[in-house]
Amino acid sequence: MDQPKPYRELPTRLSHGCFGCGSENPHGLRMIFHTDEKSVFSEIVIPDHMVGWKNFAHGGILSTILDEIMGWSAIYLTKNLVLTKSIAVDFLRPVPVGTTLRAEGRISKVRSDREVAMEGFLLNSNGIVHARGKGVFALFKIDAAMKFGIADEKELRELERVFNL
Ligand SMILES: CCCCCCCCCC(=O)SCCNC(=O)CCNC(=O)[C@H](O)C(C)(C)COP(=O)(O)OP(=O)(O)OC[C@H]1O[C@@H](n2cnc3c(N)ncnc32)[C@H](O)[C@@H]1OP(=O)(O)O
Repeated sequence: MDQPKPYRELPTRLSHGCFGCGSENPHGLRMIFHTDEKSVFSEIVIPDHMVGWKNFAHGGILSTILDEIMGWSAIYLTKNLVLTKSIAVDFLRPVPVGTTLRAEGRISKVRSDREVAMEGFLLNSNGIVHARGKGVFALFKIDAAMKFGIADEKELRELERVFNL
């Protein structure tokens, strides 16, 4: 009999155009997320048209992936909506387009009920870290998210499925 997986997919396939995770953006990364409850991770192959120099992925794309994985990690692990306040990225090794990568995010420090520091990693299939990010994310409860216009009612209902897992 198959062993149960030690992780599960987050229901984040929301019907929107987010460049990182939107299922309806044909030009985006269409990231899908899994969690083991301590971190959130995503397997991703950067498409050829996101190339920078030679066959190496553009650094802006790597930054976007790290922002996205840290953002969804913050959402799921703190059960809040988020906006990115700042990110910093270390590009440690070039990342060839077309190869399978793993993005991973986790909490570094919950600073208050309105702010969390996150860290993110981009690893190759041998577990070597190619890029590393640190980010600070503003945390919003549902009513504050409505007030700031971060999500409308339909989106909030969809996001509640993420929180209520
Ligand atoms: C939804 C799915 C997303 C998943 C993917 C995630 C990865 C991708 C994420 C992104 O790309 S996000 C886009 C890039 N980031 C941004 O656009 C954020 C831009 N920055 C801001 O909007 C502001 O800097 C920010 C809201 C974070 C902080 O604003 P302020 O510096 O003006 O806050 P301030 O402390 O001065 O407070 C102003 C008011 O907001 C309130 N406020 C601020 N932060 C709050 C908070 N966290 N919760 C509730 N209220 C808050 C605060 O109480 C106060 O209320 P009052 O005017 O009534 O006094």
